[in-house]
Amino acid sequence: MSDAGTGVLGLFGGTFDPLHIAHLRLAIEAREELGLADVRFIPAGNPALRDAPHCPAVHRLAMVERALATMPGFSVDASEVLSAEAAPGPSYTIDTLERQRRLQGAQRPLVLLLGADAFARLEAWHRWRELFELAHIAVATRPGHELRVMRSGIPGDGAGDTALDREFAARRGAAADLAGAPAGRIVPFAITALEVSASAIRRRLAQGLSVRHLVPDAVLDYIDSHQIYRTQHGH
Ligand SMILES: Nc1ncnc2c1ncn2[C@@H]1O[C@H](COP(=O)(O)OP(=O)(O)OP(=O)(O)O)[C@@H](O)[C@H]1O
Ligand SMILES: O=C(O)c1ccc[n+]([C@@H]2O[C@H](COP(=O)([O-])O)[C@@H](O)[C@H]2O)c1
Repeated sequence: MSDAGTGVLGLFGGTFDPLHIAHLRLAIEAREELGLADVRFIPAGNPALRDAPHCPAVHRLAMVERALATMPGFSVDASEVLSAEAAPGPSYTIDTLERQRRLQGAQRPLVLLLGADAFARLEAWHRWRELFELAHIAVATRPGHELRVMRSGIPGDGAGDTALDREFAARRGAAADLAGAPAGRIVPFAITALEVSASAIRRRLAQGLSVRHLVPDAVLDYIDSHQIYRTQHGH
């Protein structure tokens, strides 16, 4: 419990291969919109449900650390990277939330931050229904990934009736609800639309194209000095 702080804590997991500006905007706008005391970035060690990352976890973690070094109110949690080094196997968010719940105590509100694309795949996650017992989930808009559940409840709007749709309908809340309970709400929120993805950034780097201003300067410096992602030459 020594790590326990006060206020609503945001937990933002990702592959961050590499960290880019839309990740930062999501975290900044979540903190403002949702009234979060702190947002903790949690780079995945061995992300589940996707191909192995291009870059080793140690680099992905280092890039997040460098980008956040000058940003008060944002921090990095290396626990998924360290667990993956200690034991092979996927990094499951349920394990991370259980760990955070132990560290933060039973009452502190925790909010898992996701983009709309990640939320849409939630039913495939390990022990997904138990996530709601450990944290709230806040879902940010993302261009090209319509948040179908945002329309849910309007008859004939084409929204489906999946188990996730039903969870959303039952748990839907607003930012103001987050501080009132430790876990259990699903809160959609709109962020500045940025059509930026790590995969497009990796493609540009591999082609020798510039990614300046798509990633924070500290990440660009790290990429250049460690010669990562650039399978061809150029800046
Ligand atoms: N442009 C964006 N707008 C909103 N959310 C985003 C955006 N990019 C990433 N996210 C969210 O950030 C989290 C971590 O994403 P991730 O590290 O996989 O980046 P990515 O750009 O989606 O990567 P890739 O292209 O390799 O799949 C996810 O919840 C994802 O939905
Ligand atoms: O726990 C799971 O089964 C699970 C399955 C897929 C993704 N996640 C988490 O979702 C977050 C975003 O994943 P990604 O692939 O969009 O970077 C990241 O923290 C992953 O560890 C978690």
